[in-house]
This record gives sequence, C-alpha cells and structure tokens, in this order.
Amino acid sequence: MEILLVINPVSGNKNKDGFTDSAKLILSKSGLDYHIFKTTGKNDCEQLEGLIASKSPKKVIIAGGDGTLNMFLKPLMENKTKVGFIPMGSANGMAEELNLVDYPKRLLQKFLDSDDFQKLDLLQVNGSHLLLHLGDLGANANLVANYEKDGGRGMFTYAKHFWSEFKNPKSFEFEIVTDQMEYERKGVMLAICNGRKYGTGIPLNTIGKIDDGFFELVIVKGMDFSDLIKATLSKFDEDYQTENLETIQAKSATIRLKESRILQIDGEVIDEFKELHIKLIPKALHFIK
Ligand SMILES: Nc1ncnc2c1ncn2[C@@H]1O[C@H](COP(=O)(O)OP(=O)(O)OP(=O)(O)O)[C@@H](O)[C@H]1O
Repeated sequence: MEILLVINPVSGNKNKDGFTDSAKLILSKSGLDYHIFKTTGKNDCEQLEGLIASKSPKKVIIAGGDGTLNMFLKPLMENKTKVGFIPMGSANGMAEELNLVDYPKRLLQKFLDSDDFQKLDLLQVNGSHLLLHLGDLGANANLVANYEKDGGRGMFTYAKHFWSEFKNPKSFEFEIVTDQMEYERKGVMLAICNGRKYGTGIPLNTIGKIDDGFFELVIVKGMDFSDLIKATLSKFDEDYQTENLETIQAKSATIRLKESRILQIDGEVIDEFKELHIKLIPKALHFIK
C-alpha cells in the first residue's frame, strides 16, 4: 500500500470531519492506494503496528497533535517508515520546529508528492519512552499535569494553571552526568530538548537542531515576569538571552533528583521519576520534506 493516513479525531479540540473529507478527495485524485486509520485512544500504537505489518505502507501521514505523533514513534522508527506530520493539536511545538505552517490539505499534498526525506534524531528516556521534540521536569511539567487533570479545556484553563505554576515556581536540586561532564545544579525547570522552541514559539535554547546528533539540557534557574516577556518577544528576535538559562549539550546523560518529579514528553505526562537516563538515537525517524 502507498499511503496510511492516521487521524486523531479529538486532538486540539478540532473537528476533523472537513479535513477527512478533503483528504479522501485528494487521495482518490492521486490514484494512490490508501487507508485511513482514525485513532480511538485505546491500543492505537498496537493497531498501527498491525497495519504496518499487514499493509507495508510506503508513507505514514499523521494528522494530530505532538502527542499523537509521539505515540507512534517506536514502530515508525523500527520500520524506517517515511513519515509526514500534519499538526492539528493544541500547542503544536513540532509545527514551529519543522516549519509545518501550511494548511493541512496543502501539507497532505506535499507529503504525497515528495520522496525527499530528512533523518531526525530521537531521544530514548529510561530505555522505553521516546522523545522527538521537548520534555521537561518542574514548572512546565506540573502545568501540563494540572491542565490534563482539570475538567475544563482551552485557553482560559491553560492560563489559570500557567499563572498558578509560574508566578512562584519552586526550585529543586539535581545532578547531571553527561558523556562529557558532571554538574550539580538547582532550578525551577529542567528541559530536555531535541529542538529549540515550545509550541508557543518561546525558545529554550538557540543551538538545538533536531538532526545534529546532540540534545540539549536547559536549566531554568529562576523565572520572573521580565524573562517571560523577553522570551515571548524573542519569537521575533532570536537574540534571546537571560542569565536564568544554562544549556548543556550531550549525546547521553543521567539526571538524578533529590525527590521524584513529574516528567512530560512532547506534551504528555509520563510519570514521576527520581532518575532519568537519556540516550540520543541518531537519524532515527525518516521525515518527509
Ligand atoms: N478517539 C480518541 N478519543 C480520545 N482520545 C484519543 C483519541 N485518539 C487519540 N486520543 C488520545 O489523544 C492524545 C494525543 O493527543 P495530542 O497530544 O495529539 O493532542 P493535543 O493534546 O490536543 O495536542 P498537543 O499535543 O499539540 O497539545 C493521546 O493521549 C491519545 O491517546
């Protein structure tokens, strides 16, 4: 089979009926053999593994949020499948990173037409969780966890939790041992970056590249209102600098915390951890350009 189109019908609280109809039209016109798989929220990864095994699709194109793409990283990596991603989530950090800012229909057409691909690095955390874009411990992970627990959704709920977490973030101590150096540090947040920016466009570091064979640990030592303003404005100005950030580049690292903290990866809460072992897997995902 040529094309497997995966659609998360609930990501970003966006109705995908219109997109699904347009996609069927585009795929039929292309004359390519295709199948559409709508995720259900249950055993989706196993389902995709089954579809890859039975139908051997040349390309898998995923429409959803960053969490949807993350769910399928393992089989996509293991099968060296060519992947396209149509950002239709709430935060869309990957869209910022990979410049996927076109209309969904146009992105679909681009992925159908192109055979060119770029090999992206992935990070493996504690031997099992894969990270494509960004993860963190501390203030932002707490924000993601509280937002997920809250019955409400949308900007207002997000703003409420953002404010309660970031107005007075609590710092914590940790030790980092990379393939190069050892560090003892304290901060309100420790970010694990394969890329550079949050979905809001707020950059965490200026050196990260998603295919350079390195990842970056960014220690946010403190955060005040002027930092947030500077970070937001820096969307337009890459010269964002603050003494509150320290960037450590590595190929592998162990992080030891004094107390367990929540870890979020690509916008999804994973669990609480006291120790993290991070390893870069170079050129693991074949991403259609
Ligand atoms: N049909 C479905 N019903 C309920 N949940 C679903 C369904 N399909 C997938 N999911 C769940 O959706 C989550 C992934 O959503 P995703 O993160 O892509 O969207 P989002 O949170 O709206 O976007 P973003 O990550 O960009 O903020 C996974 O936890 C997955 O299990």
